[in-house]
Amino acid sequence: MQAFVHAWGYYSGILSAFLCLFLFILSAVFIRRRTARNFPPGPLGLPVVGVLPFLGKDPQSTLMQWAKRYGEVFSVNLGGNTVVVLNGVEAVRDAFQRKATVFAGRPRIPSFDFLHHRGIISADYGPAWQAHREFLMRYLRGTDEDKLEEKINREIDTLIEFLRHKNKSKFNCSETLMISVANILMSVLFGDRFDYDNPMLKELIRSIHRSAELSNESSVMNFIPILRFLPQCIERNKEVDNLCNIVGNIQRNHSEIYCEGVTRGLMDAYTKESMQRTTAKSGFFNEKELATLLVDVIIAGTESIATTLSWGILFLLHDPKVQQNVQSELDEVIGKRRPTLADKPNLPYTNATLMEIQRCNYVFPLGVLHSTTKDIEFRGHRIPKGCWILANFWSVMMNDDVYLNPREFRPERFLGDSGKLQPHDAFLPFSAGKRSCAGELLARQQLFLMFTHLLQAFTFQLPEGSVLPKLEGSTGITYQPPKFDVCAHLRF
Ligand code: HEM
Repeated sequence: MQAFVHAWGYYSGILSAFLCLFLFILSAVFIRRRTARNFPPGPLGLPVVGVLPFLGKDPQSTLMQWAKRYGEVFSVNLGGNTVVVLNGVEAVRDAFQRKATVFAGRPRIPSFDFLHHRGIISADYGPAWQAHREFLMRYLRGTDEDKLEEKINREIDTLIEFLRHKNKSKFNCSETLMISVANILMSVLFGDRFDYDNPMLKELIRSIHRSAELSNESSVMNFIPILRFLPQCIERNKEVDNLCNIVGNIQRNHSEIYCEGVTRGLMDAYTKESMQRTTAKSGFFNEKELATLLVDVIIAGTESIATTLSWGILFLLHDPKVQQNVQSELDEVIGKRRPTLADKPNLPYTNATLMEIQRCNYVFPLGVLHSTTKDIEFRGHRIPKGCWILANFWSVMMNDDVYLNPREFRPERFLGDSGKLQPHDAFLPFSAGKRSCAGELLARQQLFLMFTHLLQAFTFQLPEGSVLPKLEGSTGITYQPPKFDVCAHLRF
């Protein structure tokens, strides 16, 4: 019996080795066939998993390394999918701006399934996506009576009061910013806000945060769908379901008190628009699409802004001189009155600091996957319709050919000799082209108003005895800073 077990172990070992070799040769042949058809070249990878095991904990940096060997446009095999990777600003702009329509597709990726490929983010290029995107952008541009700036300011006032009451005692930076940012979105969507200790708001934020945290570990299910049964994938899917249920409950409660003629927020404007639309067009505007649109805005808007501002505070803790410079500029130009969007052109150093915060440790290093809407000849390669496209934004923002010592936090790199703000071609925090961030206007306003109000009112310092957290993040939906506490010292 023992001899049989030994023999079985021996033969099964040989069999597995042959199987691996066979799959390896198969994937090599497959990749060679693609190359022969002028498909972008790339590293070979292993059978079944492709290059997934070699991406490391900073996939964006690994992809940048591979770009040096294979060129700015190369391909990788991620699980069963062949993905074309775009590196550097020229390749990204060429695809997303100059060939905008061809690169505007959104593939069906399992981690977006909870959005049912409706709304904006997960919807493929087409009339329904376009109608919703146009609606959101039009709504955010706002009207005179319903200015976005006023909604943002109302919530900032609450945040400032909250920090004033903290009276220099420490608070968790990202949690506090998340509550404020989520509340701004609540007032944009529903015209309503929630108290900081409202259990529903707290649960919503916990759920957004936890699903974002789990998204890195669970992203493997996008490439090997059978792995969606792994515990981290199941937990992540439960969290996003929980998030959708919470937003669904708010939507239901809100619709019960809908009053014709009054527009409390985006949801009422959507309901109004769907009633006014002609029958031919109104098919796109319905309850299910609205439910997804609301979740789209909450998941796209909360983590991104709160994470950017958390990185911002952490950079200022590392470099107090930059904090002083921003405060000096605010004191000189604004004094003690409220900062407004109209002050923006007069605050070059503050704007440069915000740009540098967005560039360094950029929050969406790998953006969101695109797909091609038709076959295309692109930069000497042939890319077929439906191919997955990944833009490595890290390689745009951290490119040492463009930015001197890119890891260094230096707002001055965005200022010209005369101290004027200098736009930069390789600065694409909101992506580019037809799929660029639909919330860019709100994001820019929110970042500017929150940053200027906070630095005008407070100086941020590390709590006594705390160790300064490193400027190293972890990749989830966003590139997140380590959790840290901070104290806000009232300035006047
Ligand atoms: C610092 C803040 C933000 C950053 C850096 C950011 C960045 C991005 C990026 C990189 C994309 C993917 C673009 C692509 O596929 O090429 C995106 C998409 C999107 N963002 Fe933002 N975003 C921010 C805030 C917001 C906010 C506040 C909202 C909500 C109003 C929002 C709504 C959206 C939507 C709806 C999309 C999908 C667009 C589409 O597929 O057509 N974002 N954003």
